[in-house]
Amino acid sequence: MRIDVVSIFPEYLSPLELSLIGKARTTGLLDLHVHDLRTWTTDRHRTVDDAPLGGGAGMVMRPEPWAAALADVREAGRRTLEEPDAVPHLLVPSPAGVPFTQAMAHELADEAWLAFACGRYEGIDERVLDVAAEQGPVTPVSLGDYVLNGGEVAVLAVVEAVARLLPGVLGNPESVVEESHAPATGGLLEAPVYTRPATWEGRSAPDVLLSGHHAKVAAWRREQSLRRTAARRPDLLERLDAAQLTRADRAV
Ligand SMILES: Nc1cc(-c2ccc3ccn(Cc4ccccc4)c3c2)n[nH]1
Repeated sequence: MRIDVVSIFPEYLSPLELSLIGKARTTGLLDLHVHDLRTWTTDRHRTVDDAPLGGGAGMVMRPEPWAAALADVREAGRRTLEEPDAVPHLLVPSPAGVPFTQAMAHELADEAWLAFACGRYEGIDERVLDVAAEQGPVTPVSLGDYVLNGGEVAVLAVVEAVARLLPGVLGNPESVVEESHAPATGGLLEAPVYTRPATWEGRSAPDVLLSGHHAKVAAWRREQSLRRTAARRPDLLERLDAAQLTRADRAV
């Protein structure tokens, strides 16, 4: 997978050089390129923002540098992918975006080329997204109902959530099966986890986990997932259709 990121703070994306994502880049599983938007400014002060038309607080990111940057990103990606007609799926973090979910992460992990436009200030001139949408898919994405100062943190989260699903990135592909929001758990929250020592600071891990009885362990984890989901995310339980909840589930 190729990923391009454009930002006025490219160093914000340095964490993507670390750990498993960093390893995926060095092994070639992930071809990630970070670009400084100011590269595409033409004035002495390398200006990327201007006052909002219609007034209002803050500044808006000017369309010209973004249009030039995205055009070059498209061109460079086509050369590298050796597909002259290829276009990236452009993802634009925004408080007004479509909620980013694990399901979307799985969809994006199946794509060959993603590009991220990291806004700052009050956002990017809307016409940039309109022009981009004439070239290929554009999706404004929100991480959640809270406000960040820019798109970089959201890109770190989305890139990690997507890249970890790529075959070969995680040592044990099994680990994405039983986690929260995974299809295999029916979208339930995952059960509590424990490791050695069995008793720590006078606190013992649940006996069933030491029983070696796999069916009982699985049943305990399912019950814990249901209890935790009911307590913390009742909205997820409502989504589960009757088929996914067994009689034992309903008894919890
Ligand atoms: N889930 C989520 C995403 C963002 C986000 C993403 C990109 C940008 C670019 C500028 N800002 C600041 C901003 C604050 C308020 C209104 C508009 C823009 C951003 C915020 N916040 N929360």
